[in-house]
Amino acid sequence: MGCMEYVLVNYRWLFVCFFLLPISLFYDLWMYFRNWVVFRLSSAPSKHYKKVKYVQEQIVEWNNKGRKTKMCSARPGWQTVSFRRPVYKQHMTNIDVNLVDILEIDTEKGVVRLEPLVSMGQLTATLNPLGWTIPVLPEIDDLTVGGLVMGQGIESSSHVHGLFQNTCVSYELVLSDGAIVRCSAKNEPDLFYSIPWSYGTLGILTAVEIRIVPAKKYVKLSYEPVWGLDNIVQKFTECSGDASNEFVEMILFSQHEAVMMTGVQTNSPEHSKINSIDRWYKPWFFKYVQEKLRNNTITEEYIPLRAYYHRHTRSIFWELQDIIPFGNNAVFRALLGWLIPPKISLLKLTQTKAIKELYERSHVFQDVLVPVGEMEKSLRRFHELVDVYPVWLCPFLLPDRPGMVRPRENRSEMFVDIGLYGTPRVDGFDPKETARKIEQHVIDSNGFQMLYADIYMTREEFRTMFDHGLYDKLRSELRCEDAFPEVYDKVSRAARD
Ligand SMILES: Cc1cc2nc3c(=O)[nH]c(=O)nc-3n(C[C@H](O)[C@H](O)[C@H](O)COP(=O)(O)OP(=O)(O)OC[C@H]3O[C@@H](n4cnc5c(N)ncnc54)[C@H](O)[C@@H]3O)c2cc1C
Ligand SMILES: NC(=O)C1=CN([C@@H]2O[C@H](COP(=O)(O)OP(=O)(O)OC[C@H]3O[C@@H](n4cnc5c(N)ncnc54)[C@H](OP(=O)(O)O)[C@@H]3O)[C@@H](O)[C@H]2O)C=CC1
Ligand SMILES: CC(C)=CCC[C@@H](C)[C@H]1CC[C@@]2(C)C3=C(CC[C@]12C)[C@@]1(C)CC[C@H](O)C(C)(C)[C@@H]1CC3
Repeated sequence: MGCMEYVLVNYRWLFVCFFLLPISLFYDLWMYFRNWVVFRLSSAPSKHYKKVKYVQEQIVEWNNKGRKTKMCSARPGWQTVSFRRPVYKQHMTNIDVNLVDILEIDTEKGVVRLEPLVSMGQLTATLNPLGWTIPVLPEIDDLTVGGLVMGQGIESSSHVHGLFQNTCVSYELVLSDGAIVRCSAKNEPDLFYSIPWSYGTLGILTAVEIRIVPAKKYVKLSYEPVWGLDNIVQKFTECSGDASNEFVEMILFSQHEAVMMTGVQTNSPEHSKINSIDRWYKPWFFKYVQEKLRNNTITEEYIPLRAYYHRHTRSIFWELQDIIPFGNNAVFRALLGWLIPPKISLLKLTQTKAIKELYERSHVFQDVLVPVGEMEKSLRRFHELVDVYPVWLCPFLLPDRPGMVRPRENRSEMFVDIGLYGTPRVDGFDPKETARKIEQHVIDSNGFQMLYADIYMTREEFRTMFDHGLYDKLRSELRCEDAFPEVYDKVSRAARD
């Protein structure tokens, strides 16, 4: 390993602090300026169809050229929120989709109309000050509407509202023949229900309508430390089933220690208990939560809504501690905390081969979705297989609707998302072998794997986990076979580098 390489791997923070953080700042300033201009000129809604027409033209041209290669979006792989890069893009026709704006907030119909590249950060910045929000708002700033619809999205309100896609009302797409279609549960239900988890393999998404609900200024959040795996599972199940909790989230700090968080929105905080956790000098959220284990008491406080939504953005869940080891140090926060976090996309763009291999060898990123009844067994199994903590636990309701992901028993069912991010502490960790074992466990538990993570399943196993019935029917009806790859060919390990 060369000298430079050694520094980059072992002292990644040097590069991140002195180079990536300032660049991230300029990027945000540019976006801020751009949005200000767009908003001033109110050009977004009027330009929408011009931009959609450009998407159509590219697809028509692809048809005219004889439908030779398959299509995917031209969004570069380094911009996506996942560890790997999509190599499939190199040998496909890349369709430019420059749709980045919020189109319309219709308070009468109760929907917001968005272009697919609108990010979650942009959305909360726009909607919350107006007194509105969307029911499920995944917490990392840079997640996009398109990625969350075509993939999957979850938040601590999902135990009531389901996954991100369950809050969508309609989708506008350009199909493989260049036609625009708008589908909803009433109009074109088959297509509507097949879009989630389809990863852009039925058409190019150009707009989404999402339900909006009134937002209040604060989240009254209660933290309850829980000890012992039995108690942890019982508490979690109880809180998830209680619809009076608007937000439910648990962080497991070891196999026997957890903090349960439940919250409701409110406009009348107790002023002495307001905590703006998003301020640059405040500790990272998961560290702050961990402190709650010191006392056996329930504590409550009021967190501004937008700060609550993006609570895991600043420390990228618990991943930033591996990149900037002293990032949560009070002095560092006071001096440079306002520049945190570096943009995930820029980290990805600039990561060297050695860093990537290091993460490949010594890291696990998995979100496993299993029925709540399988939670205890799963936590034990993952402790055996990876022994990674903290573990993120978030309940969600899986409604009984058609599509790739649905409950086995034909009735709505409560699931839990078990998020494993970090360095396994077990001996002989083998990334592939372990992932295979996790996948087998998920299949045996009637669960699902989030597809941003590494997928080592075979095509047959993948088809066992995800119901392809409706999807296959639509792919043949909409002439997708020669137009877009199958989901498996976009998410399997072979398709990603
Ligand atoms: C009535 C109304 C109408 C508006 N209409 C529009 C509109 O038509 N189009 C529009 O874009 N905004 C619109 N705005 C949004 C306004 O400009 C937001 O405040 C802005 O989008 C949020 O950016 P920010 O930099 O203030 O927030 P920050 O908190 O600084 O940024 C949040 C995060 O979002 C990211 N981000 C911001 N903009 C983008 C982008 N375009 N693409 C990718 N990531 C981004 C930032 O990088 C950052 O990570 C509207 C606002 C109002 C009140
Ligand atoms: N809290 C949460 O729920 C979290 C979720 N995630 C994961 O991150 C992913 C989202 O990341 P993000 O970077 O936003 O998205 P990505 O760029 O990763 O997109 C995900 C998929 O959606 C497809 N897609 C996106 N936009 C369109 C469009 N306009 N038309 C057709 N297909 C489209 C992409 O197709 P193509 O390959 O053609 O570009 C790609 O296959 C989700 O899949 C989610 O699972 C990650 C962290 C947290
Ligand atoms: C359902 C939920 C809550 C999912 C959260 C998943 C996140 C914790 C994952 C998604 C993308 C992810 C794997 C990523 C990374 C950390 C964990 C992330 C953020 C990092 C930043 C780790 C450092 C790496 O060098 C690199 C920059 C490539 C990745 C990028 C993606």
